Order: sequence, then structure tokens, then C-alpha cells
Amino acid sequence: MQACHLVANQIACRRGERLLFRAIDLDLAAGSACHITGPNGIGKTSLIRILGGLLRPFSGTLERTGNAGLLDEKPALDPQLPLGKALDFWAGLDGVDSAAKGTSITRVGMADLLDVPVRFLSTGQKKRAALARLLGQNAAVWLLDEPLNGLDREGVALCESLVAAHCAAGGIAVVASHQPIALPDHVTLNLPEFAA
Ligand SMILES: Nc1ncnc2c1ncn2[C@@H]1O[C@H](COP(=O)(O)OP(=O)(O)OP(=O)(O)O)[C@@H](O)[C@H]1O
Repeated sequence: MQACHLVANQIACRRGERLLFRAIDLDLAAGSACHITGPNGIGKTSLIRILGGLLRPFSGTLERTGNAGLLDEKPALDPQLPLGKALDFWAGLDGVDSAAKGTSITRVGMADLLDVPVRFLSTGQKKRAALARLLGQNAAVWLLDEPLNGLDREGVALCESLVAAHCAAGGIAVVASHQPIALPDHVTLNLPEFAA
């Protein structure tokens, strides 16, 4: 596992004309996790994207050591391709060998569905496929936006165990979730209502 550290200093986020939140601090060391909570529209996804460098904060600074891997509602797998080929595309970019790719697919219980076009996968199957892609990415900092959406009970337990293993191996996990999720040693960040 790469060395990793994630520090957010006094982060504020503005979308359109609205200031969604401000003065958010986080300091996550290797092996730790954070559960982001808050009502719909408060800015959880926006914060996840800021932490991943996909959205610029309105103010504040971010320091991240270690590659980030994002899992959100879009699986980022070509819908036209069979699952195996869609994952091969990312494995090529991520430098994942076929043995490691096979292990990731087996871990998420998708080994029997490699020939099925991604567009035919169910919501939960797409989420599992996205987890396989995340596993293959070897990113130290996991940014998970509603990772339990669409997963059945077994899938929820699987996701929880993958996060626990990731943190036990020295990774960081930041999880935005409305649903209760069992996380290892973690802090909870409840985004406050903020009237701009
Ligand atoms: N590109 C954009 N331009 C303007 N406003 C946006 C943009 N993207 C999102 N927003 C607004 O920012 C607010 C926060 O959105 P965000 O998706 O971060 O919230 P959330 O807490 O993740 O919500 P939910 O719990 O519903 O997933 C919402 O009011 C949303 O409409």
C-alpha cells in the first residue's frame, strides 16, 4: 500500500450561488476512515469530489498523499462491453495483471458474469463491478459516495469487509452514506446546514 494522508483545512464549497458548507477540517492518517453524513443536497458528493481533486474548493486547502480511487453512482464501465472487457480496459490503464484482476472479480462475486454486457447488469451488480474496478486500482485513498446503494445484505457486508481490509492494510476510506455502514476506526463528519 502506498503511503497516504489526507488533510483538509477550512474547506468551503460553493455551487452556483449557494455556499454549501464552510470551515470543514479533516485529518485522516493511514488506516483511518471517515463517514460523511447529512441531509440530501447538503454537499456530501461535492465534498467527496473536492477530496478527490475533481472539484475546486471555494476556499481552504487540501493536502493528499496517495492516489485516490472514486466509487460513485456511475460505474465508469463501458455499457456496451461485456463486463470482463470493460474491466480489462481499466486493468490495462491501472497496470493490473490478469491474476490480480481475477482476484478482484472473484472477491466481489462477479466471476460468472464476465460475458454479460455492462448495460444488462442490475444496479447491485454494477456496484459490485465498480468495487472490482476500485480493488484493481490499488488506490490508497478510497472515496466512496453512497457505496451501499443497490447492494443486497450480502453486498453490504462485502463492501464493509472490503473497506475494513483496505484500512487494515494502511489505506484511507472516506464514505458518504445515508445508510448505516460499519466502518473500522473512524470519525463521523456530519455536514451542517449552513445558510449562505
Ligand atoms: N454543477 C452544479 N451547479 C450548481 N449546483 C450544483 C451542481 N452540482 C450540485 N449542485 C447542488 O449542490 C448541492 C449539493 O449537492 P451534492 O450532490 O453535493 O449533495 P449531497 O449531500 O451529496 O446530496 P444527496 O444526499 O442527495 O446525494 C445540491 O443542492 C445540488 O443541487
